[in-house]
Amino acid sequence: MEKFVINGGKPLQGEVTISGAKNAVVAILPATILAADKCVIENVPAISDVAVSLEILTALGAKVRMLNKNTYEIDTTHISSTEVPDDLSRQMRASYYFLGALLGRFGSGQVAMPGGCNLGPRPIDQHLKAFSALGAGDSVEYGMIKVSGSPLKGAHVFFDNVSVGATMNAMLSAVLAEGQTVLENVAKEPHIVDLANFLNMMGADVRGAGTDVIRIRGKKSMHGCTYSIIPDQIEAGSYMVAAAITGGNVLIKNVIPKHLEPITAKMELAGVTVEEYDDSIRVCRTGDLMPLKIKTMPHPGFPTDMQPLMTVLLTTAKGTSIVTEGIWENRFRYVDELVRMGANIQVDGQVAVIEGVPELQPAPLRASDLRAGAALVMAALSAKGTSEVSEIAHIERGYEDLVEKLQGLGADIRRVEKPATGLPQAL
Ligand SMILES: CC(=O)N[C@H]1[C@@H](OP(=O)(O)OP(=O)(O)OC[C@H]2O[C@@H](n3ccc(=O)[nH]c3=O)[C@H](O)[C@@H]2O)O[C@H](CO)[C@@H](O)[C@@H]1O
Ligand SMILES: C=C(OP(=O)(O)O)C(=O)O
Repeated sequence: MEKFVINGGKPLQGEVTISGAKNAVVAILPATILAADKCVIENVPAISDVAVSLEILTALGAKVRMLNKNTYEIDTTHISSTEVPDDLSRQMRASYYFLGALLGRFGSGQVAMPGGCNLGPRPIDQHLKAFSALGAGDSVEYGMIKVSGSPLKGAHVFFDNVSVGATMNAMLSAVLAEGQTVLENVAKEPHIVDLANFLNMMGADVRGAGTDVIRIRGKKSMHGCTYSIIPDQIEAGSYMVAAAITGGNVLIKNVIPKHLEPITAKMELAGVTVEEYDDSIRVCRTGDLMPLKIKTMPHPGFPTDMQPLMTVLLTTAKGTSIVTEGIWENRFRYVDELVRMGANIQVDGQVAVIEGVPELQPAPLRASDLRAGAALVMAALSAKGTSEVSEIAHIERGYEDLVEKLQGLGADIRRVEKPATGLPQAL
């Protein structure tokens, strides 16, 4: 059982380089299926969600070659199966993007039904609404969802609510459909635009990504290309919090400052200095942290994935902050861990009221999900003394080299394995 041991209380200083975006790559890897050709994908983050996605591609019959740590060649010419194995499918929510890509190319696809997870229920009715509009039927059998329909025909889809997953799955299934598809009330996250750019590089005709309406003209076929994944907005935001909470001064490199604006705006209101350059930002804090009101919303609103990290930052602000979770039902589970560190937080449904305390105390902590885990790491970095964060597999789903990157900023953090019998050992 691995965990992080963190000796906090030191201001972080130096430079950190941001990796490729998890929430883009988990859709772009399945999208390579549509090319029936070779794609080279660069700036792929070395995280466990990518490892699972590559295993799924291999299991379906694709040839995957690692060219270097962050570059893969994927040849999907000879895919022989449209059924994602249940055990792989269940390892990550994003396996549902294989449904759209397989449906788009082969007229049929099967993955494990996502069901509920540690953020609350994760419905896919809007994904199925788009598939159905294009002419595909769906059925659930023994925990697996199957969609099929061929040929798919372009359609007009008005989503009932803004969904990143449904927008991406609809794009994946529509690019090879006959005729025009219009998707309305779509999500506008940077990773939606990244997927559209990748699909267009493969020969698709997708317009309007990043606005409320996406128009797709179906193509008869697509082809391979070389594509580089955008930098991870949430990883960058996490290091912004790390710099701010420790009273540090950090240059965060390989970012798109525009993507960070919803986070930057709140940081500045909290009294943190953020300097923007072309592809990097500097974050530093010398004075007190000020309290904030935050509500998470679809892009360009404040991202839900930053909610646990911002809540941690506000635990030591001078006054009362209110954080409202607008996307997920169950994204405050980490609050109990923060309370064990001396934070003063009351949660009522989707709203957390945070009374700032002078400082957090070290404690043994347990990560309940990816961003909750990252947030606890940041909390531990700010607390003077030794904290431990366990269940770090959640964190490793989405952060490349977290320990090495934080060590590079002067943090005292180690990844250790706790043997069944006794004391922790360094890996
Ligand atoms: C809009 C938004 O902020 N989406 C976030 C969501 O994306 P993810 O793609 O996982 O989730 P969606 O964007 O699809 O879900 C947004 C909301 O729509 C609802 N829904 C979704 C699909 C569907 O078919 N029916 C339905 O009702 C969900 O219950 C949720 O309340 O979680 C990811 C992981 O935390 C974040 O990276 C995304 O930023
Ligand atoms: C919760 C997240 O990811 P996923 O939707 O893949 O679980 C996240 O990126 O914060």
